Amino acid sequence: MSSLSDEFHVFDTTLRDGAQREGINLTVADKLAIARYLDEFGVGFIEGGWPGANPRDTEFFARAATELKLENAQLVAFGATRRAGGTAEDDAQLRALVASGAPVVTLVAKSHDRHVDLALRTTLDENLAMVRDSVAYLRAQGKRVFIDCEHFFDGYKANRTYALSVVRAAHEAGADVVVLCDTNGGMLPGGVREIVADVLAETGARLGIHAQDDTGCAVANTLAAVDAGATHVQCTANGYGERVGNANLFPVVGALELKHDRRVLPEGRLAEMTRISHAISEVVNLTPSTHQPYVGVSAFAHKAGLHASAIKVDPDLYQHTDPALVGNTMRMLVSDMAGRASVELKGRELGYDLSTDRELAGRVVDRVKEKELAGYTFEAADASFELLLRAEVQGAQDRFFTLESWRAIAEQRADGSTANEATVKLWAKGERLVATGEGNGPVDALDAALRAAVGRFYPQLAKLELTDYKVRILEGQHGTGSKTRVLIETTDGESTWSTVGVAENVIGASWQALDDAYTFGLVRAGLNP
Ligand SMILES: CC(=O)SCCNC(=O)CCNC(=O)[C@H](O)C(C)(C)COP(=O)(O)OP(=O)(O)OC[C@H]1O[C@@H](n2cnc3c(N)ncnc32)[C@H](O)[C@@H]1OP(=O)(O)O
Ligand SMILES: CC(=O)C(=O)O
Repeated sequence: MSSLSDEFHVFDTTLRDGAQREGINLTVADKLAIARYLDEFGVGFIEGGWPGANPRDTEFFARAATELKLENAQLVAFGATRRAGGTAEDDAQLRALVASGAPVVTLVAKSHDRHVDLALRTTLDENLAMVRDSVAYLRAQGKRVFIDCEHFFDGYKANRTYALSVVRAAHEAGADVVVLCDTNGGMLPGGVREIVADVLAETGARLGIHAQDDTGCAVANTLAAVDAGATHVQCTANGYGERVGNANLFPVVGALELKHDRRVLPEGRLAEMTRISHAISEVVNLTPSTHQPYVGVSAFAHKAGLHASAIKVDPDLYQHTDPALVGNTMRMLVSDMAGRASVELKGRELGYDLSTDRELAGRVVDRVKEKELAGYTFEAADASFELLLRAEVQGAQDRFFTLESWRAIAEQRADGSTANEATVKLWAKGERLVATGEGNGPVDALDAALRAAVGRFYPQLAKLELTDYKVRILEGQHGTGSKTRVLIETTDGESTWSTVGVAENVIGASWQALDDAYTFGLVRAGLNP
């Protein structure tokens, strides 16, 4: 069972509020998988959904009872206070919360007088009774209860006395935590800090914070609430949630652990943060945000030459924390903003020592800048950069084959069918090689022809697979005469690398990127040209 103290709660609502994000549609199996990741990360509470609101959430709790073995977290069922005019005992959705088997229940309650009037269409007193009855009923059923006071901050500004009376009603009825919700996400940190401090002083209730991110301040608002005395933070993995999202779990936990020096995760789990964030992105089928604080692949990536020159002396000069603490890594990007230090550090990352040869590093920088001016990009094409670096280090390019010419034919027939054929003429190991290939498109045909031509010399090519292909038109104002940049991603089954080509036509650019992709693959396989 959990080794976490109850003094501070990290409460995750990815499976409830996170699932309210447009574009997320989780199966029960997805929800179980995410719950396992969150538990592994070490959150204290996992809100699984609203049992009774839809069959999927009901099934989730039923399956969780037998299939989820949580080590750190407690499962939480979400629902609303009883219906106006009814009783808690007869309320079907409160009974579904009990039946869910979850030991903890979060109830959403109205705390803004205008919402009671317009959305619930009942009296302010009846809303207080709904809160009291629902909490008391669930407590009598042995549940721990948290209350989410919806629209709390807006309600406090409109009618402070009433908003405070909802907090007191919940607290006195036995709610363990009263969570102040910025439901419309319009708050800023100063206001949150002030209001949380006042509510704490006035009611003495244990307070939590649930901040939507509509002003881009959800993480800051969450931390402001903690500064003011909240001891329960509601967050979602990667900030998923209704509209623009919720307070992102990872920067909130990162700040609490690393900036506030507060232990909110079990020992050793912070270093799993990057992996867990990416794993959850995979399950929800959304590309991880590369620029997410702490866990994004760019979170510790340095592009500017000035940064690199200082990082060479001490990485902490340009990073707010050690990336290893959150399971991330520092990366150097080489582009036309690089200087010698960037190239030296990138070289070190790739296993080349340039520290003793300033002139060599300078030549690499010049070459990168010249090629980037012509449209190449090396920060997204690590393998093309390494080949460029090797050419400068060795004084010659790696050449396993040399192009004499290529030709590609794309045929569109009247019946709608297509045919694509390519011919390459190459030199390898002193022989002139001519081969043709067919494919789904002209680049696929070119790839087939290249493999057909040199495959017998380099059987290692059979292992290589192209996994991604991106085209970007540069200098768009020239229409069909513009330059084209192609980025190709290739794998040998063990690692993946990217290469770039730039030309006035897409097939020429693709050829260059293919040439680099296969050359790099052969270098990686340990061959010498
Ligand atoms: C701020 C948040 O994000 S809270 C989470 C919100 N999540 C969701 O809404 C997702 C799940 N919701 C659902 O599946 C459905 O809305 C259900 C099953 C909960 C309810 O469905 P329905 O019974 O068809 O009602 P509907 O969605 O149209 O309206 C909500 C009802 O709940 C009432 N209600 C709203 N908040 C509360 C509350 N805190 N306590 C009690 N009743 C409430 C509304 O007044 C309305 O009542 P009405 O049916 O008498 O008009
Ligand atoms: C409860 C909740 O999700 C909100 O108030 O935003």
